[in-house]
This record gives sequence, C-alpha cells and structure tokens, in this order.
Amino acid sequence: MATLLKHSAKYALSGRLARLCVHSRHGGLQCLQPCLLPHQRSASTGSKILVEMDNSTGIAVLTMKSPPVNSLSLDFLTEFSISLEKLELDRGCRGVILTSALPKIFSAGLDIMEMCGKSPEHCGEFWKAVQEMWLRLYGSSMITIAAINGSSPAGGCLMALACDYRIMAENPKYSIGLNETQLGIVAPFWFKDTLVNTVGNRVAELSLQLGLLYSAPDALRTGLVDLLVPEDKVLSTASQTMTQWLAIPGENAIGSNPRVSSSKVDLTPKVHMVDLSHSSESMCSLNWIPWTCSNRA
Ligand SMILES: CCCCC/C=C\C/C=C\C/C=C/C(=O)SCCNC(=O)CCNC(=O)[C@H](O)C(C)(C)COP(=O)(O)OP(=O)(O)OC[C@H]1O[C@@H](n2cnc3c(N)ncnc32)[C@H](O)[C@@H]1OP(=O)(O)O
Repeated sequence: MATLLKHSAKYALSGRLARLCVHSRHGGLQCLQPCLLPHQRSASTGSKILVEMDNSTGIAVLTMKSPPVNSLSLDFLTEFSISLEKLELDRGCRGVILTSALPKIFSAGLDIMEMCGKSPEHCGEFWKAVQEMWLRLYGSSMITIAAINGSSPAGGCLMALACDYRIMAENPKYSIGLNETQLGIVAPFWFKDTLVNTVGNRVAELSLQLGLLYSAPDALRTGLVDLLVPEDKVLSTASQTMTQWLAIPGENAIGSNPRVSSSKVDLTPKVHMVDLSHSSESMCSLNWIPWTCSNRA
C-alpha cells in the first residue's frame, strides 16, 4: 500500500517536475547539478536545497539554503520534494538529516507572500505542495533527523515534527512551535496530529490554543525536541545518532529489500490528495487519520 502511495506521489511530482522544467522562471530542475566529491560523496544543488550524499554510510544531508529565512514558497517546496523523492528512489540512501545553511534560522514556515494576493489556482498549487512536503517527509521509508540549528516557527516546526528525531541547538534565543494561532490562523488538523503524536494531547492542546513558541530548553522539556546540543555539535550529533538508528535491524533482517517493500507508515488507504485548486476549504482537505500510523519509530 505504501508503495502505491509512493507511486502516486511520484507521478504527481513528476508531472510538476515536468512543468517546472518548462515553466519555472528560477531554473527548477535545471539547476540541480550533480557533482562528485572525494570519499564516495556526491552532491547536488538547486537554488534552495543542497543535498550531500555519503555513499559509504548511506546518509544524506539535505541543507535548506534559501535566504533570508528558508520560507516555504512554492518553488522551495517543489525543490524540497524533488530532492527527497530522488533520495527515496536511491536504494543506497538510508537516512536523511535535514538542516539549514542560514545562521539562526531553521525555517520560518510557510512563505507569507504565497498566501496573499494570489489566484485560487496558485493557492491550490501552493497548498498541494505543502501537503506533498509533509507526506514525503512523514511517510518516508528513510530515517529522518532534523538538525535544528535555528528558530523554527509554524511550518518550519511542522517539518521538524515530520522527522523521526529532533536535535536542536541549545541556544535559548531559538524558538520552535506551531504558533499559527498567534497569527490569527488555525493550524490544519494534520499539523495538530503531527504535534499530538510527538508531545501528547495536553501539551499539544495548550500549544495550539495559545500559539506557543518554545525556547530550546522548553522545547526539550515538553518533548517537542529530543535532544539539545551546543550549536556547533548539532550536525555531528545528528550524524552519530543516525549511525545508531541505522544499526537497528531493518526489514532486510527478514530477507526483504528495506527500501522497496514498505514504508514506516502506511498512509495510502487514508490519505487523499485532492484537487484543491477550486476549493476555499483546501486547508482541511488532507484526510489524515492518526491511528493508521502503525510502525512509526
Ligand atoms: C494560499 C493557500 C494556503 C493558505 C494557508 C493559510 C493558512 C494555513 C494555516 C496554517 C499553516 C501555516 C503555517 C505557517 O508556516 S504560516 C507562517 C508563519 N511564520 C511565521 O510566523 C514566521 C515569521 N517570521 C519570524 O518569526 C521571523 O522572521 C524569524 C523567522 C524568527 C526570523 O527573525 P529575524 O529577526 O532573524 O528576521 P526578520 O524577522 O527580520 O525577517 C527577515 C526577512 O524575512 C522575511 N520573513 C520572515 N518570515 C517570513 C515568512 N514566513 N515568509 C516570507 N518572508 C518571511 C521578513 O519579512 C524579512 O524580510 P525583509 O524583506 O524585511 O528583510
């Protein structure tokens, strides 16, 4: 079933990819340039995402590099999903570390400029891209670790929550949380469910009702993040943690190909990617039912 989801997401993405190649003003796929580095490393970079793959460990580092704040624009989200899809299809890649190249910022969340003054068609496409980013990250068959080296409000927090494990810089100036309520908007229920799965009902309830942004120490206390480390150790700790996670026997332990047979989360029967382009109710259209998440780490 998860394979079905992957296929449908793949074709949806490929369609968008094709459009991007033809229409994007910013280059899109054309600027994803592979190059070989020493020691079995390879890298590909677009305008907003850098992917570095270490073929000897199976660990990829996906670095967001879209100044000033890594906001999640349509172009950013499209490049992000394409990068993740490529890693998903790479049998050699077993784990992805998500981090930021920008000082002090992991991601500022959805790009505010995408949300005002745009056509219904653009809004629909944008919102679909937000959903696709979440589906790809949360439903990934790879181990995903967020190396949170800066502030991460709203959609930035969602990205981190969609990973298997969260390591944050212990800088008290950095904050993280689903603060949508403070902005006068309601976090969609699949944002809420992702938060509930991480911190539990009561903390999620308070966080969402008050639109709380947690400092790094408070984020650790509430369980929003799993570990705080000094800022210059975030990435190296993420690599060490990934190595530990990858040492856990996977599905290959029973003789099947770990990257083909199943995903950690079987989302397929319960998730519907619908055409949002003509719907003012698009924000609540992802039919995510949390108790279908059976095998999530
Ligand atoms: C269209 C159909 C879909 C409609 C969907 C509607 C609702 C969905 C419901 C809920 C989901 C929403 C999820 C979201 O993610 S909403 C976005 C929420 N994000 C924020 O509130 C973050 C706001 N930003 C900050 O808090 C700070 O900027 C920061 C990230 C902590 C960084 O602070 P710092 O002091 O370092 O920088 P500045 O504040 O000076 O910002 C620098 C620069 O960046 C611009 N910017 C900041 N955030 C965003 C953003 N989210 N999108 C676009 N641009 C952003 C800011 O304006 C500054 O620009 P300038 O040109 O002035 O330099």
